[in-house]
Formats: sequence, structure tokens, C-alpha cells
Amino acid sequence: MLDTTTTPDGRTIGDTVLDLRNITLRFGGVEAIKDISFDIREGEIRAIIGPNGAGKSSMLNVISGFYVPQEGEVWFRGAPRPQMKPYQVARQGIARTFQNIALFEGMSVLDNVMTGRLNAMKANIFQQAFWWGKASKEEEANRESVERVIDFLEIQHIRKTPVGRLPYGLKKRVELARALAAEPSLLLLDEPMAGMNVEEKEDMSRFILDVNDEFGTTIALIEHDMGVVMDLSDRVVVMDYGRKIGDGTPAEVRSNQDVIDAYLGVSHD
Ligand SMILES: Nc1ncnc2c1ncn2[C@@H]1O[C@H](COP(=O)(O)OP(=O)(O)OP(=O)(O)O)[C@@H](O)[C@H]1O
Repeated sequence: MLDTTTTPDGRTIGDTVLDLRNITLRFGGVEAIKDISFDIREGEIRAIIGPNGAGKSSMLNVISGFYVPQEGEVWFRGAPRPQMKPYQVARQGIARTFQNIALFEGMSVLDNVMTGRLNAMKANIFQQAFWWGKASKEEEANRESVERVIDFLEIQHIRKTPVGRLPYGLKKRVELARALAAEPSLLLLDEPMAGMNVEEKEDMSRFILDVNDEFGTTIALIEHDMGVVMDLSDRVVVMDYGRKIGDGTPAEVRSNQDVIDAYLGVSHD
């Protein structure tokens, strides 16, 4: 059933893309995620917040297939997702960035962004080696997609620069570019603004909003900066000690007493 809402700024949020149902994830004796359920809907920007160690990165890793929960189900576009390897999840149109930048420092910006296309390539190694039919057409499509992203994120001027020489904020933008090159329908961002100064945060916020707006990409992000979270997100999930303690619009979450207590360090039993 189509269930759409329009946000105050005129964007449309539609059907459920991803539905996490009663997810529990354990590492030995540690329960990193305890029976958590929430959904992510088409076209929205969904934040996952919570104090350190709350289980946010673990949750993103469940969504991207890096971790397999002991209990619960991940539903993707209306069907339960069988256990999958991360590359299979990526092929379904889910891309991610990492908390600590994971780029090839010695390679140029362009080459790094090209690696985001690897999953989209269908020609086999033999065809690629001899530059036959499918491989050359694919290469053209890859170039086009990569150039579009490079233009969009305004990194043309550094396309030949080795990533290792870039300042931190630009590296984060290149990481976003690499994820976007895969043309994901769902983009997962693990602390996209961590370590950034105010200006860099403003730039990154603008790019995230533009990606969502222009490409219609659904975005789930983990972020510690509350100002950023409240400005960017349509809905926010709040985690604390592996549990979900809040879920709703930024205004709802801000006035939720459990959330206020968690951020003030009041203990829960
Ligand atoms: N690979 C792992 N092995 C063992 N324990 C882990 C592993 N990954 C996470 N944990 C534990 O699971 C819990 C949740 O960690 P997680 O990194 O998901 O939290 P987080 O909310 O992302 O924290 P932060 O904001 O500090 O990044 C913590 O107690 C952590 O020590």
C-alpha cells in the first residue's frame, strides 16, 4: 500500500525501504543491540543517534550485511532479506561510508571514486582485459556516472590529487563521492561530520541535503552533532545501551524524557 507524506520543505517520503524487526546482536556476552525495530522510508533522511557505545555502528553494520544478527529479521523492499554478504547487499543498492575514512591514500580522487563502481560492473575480467564490447560500454557508463558525482560534489579541481594530500573535510567528501558513484538507493553514512570544523560541517550538510533532493537517495546516518541531526533529519531513532529509547521527528525526540536522561547521563534500570 502506498503511504506517502510530504515534508515541510516539499519532499515526498514514501513506502518502507528497510524494515528492521526485533534485531538482537551479541558479541560473546555483550548485547550490542537488544530487540530493536524501526523502519527507513523511501526518500527520507533517517538519523540514528545515541551516546558512545549505544550500538549505532553495529546497527549500520547489520543493515550493510557486515554483521549478522542472532535474532530478528531485516526486510528490504517488502520481503525478508536472506543472509547476505556485504557485496550482495551493495548490489541491492545499499552503499555506505565509514566512521574512519577508508580510502586509498596513494590513489587519485578520480581513481578512488571509480572504485565505487566496482560492484556495478558486469563485464568479466577477460572482456575487460581485451576491452571488448560490454567492457568498453561499461567503462563509458562508469566514467559518466563518476564525472556526474565529481561535478555534483564540487571536487573537479582535485580529481588528480592523491587522496593522502587532501585536508580531512575533503577526504570525507571524496568518501561520499565514492559511495554515490555506486548510484545507491539507500546511502548509509557513519558519522559523516566527525572531526570537521563548522564550515566543513555546513558544506557536508548541504551536500547530504542536495543528494537526497536531487538524486532522491534515501539516507540513514549516524551523527553526534545534535544541531546537524535536528536540522537534517526527517526522523530520528535514539539508542542507548543497545536499546531503542526514542523514535520520531526531531521535535518529538527532543522532548522525550528518556532521551533527555540518556544525554544527561541519568542511568536506566
Ligand atoms: N566487533 C566487536 N566485538 C565485540 N564487541 C563489539 C564489537 N563491535 C562493537 N562492540 C560492542 O558493542 C557495543 C556497541 O558498540 P557500537 O560501536 O555499535 O556503538 P556506537 O553507538 O556506534 O558507539 P560510538 O558512538 O562510540 O561509535 C559496545 O559495547 C562495543 O564495545
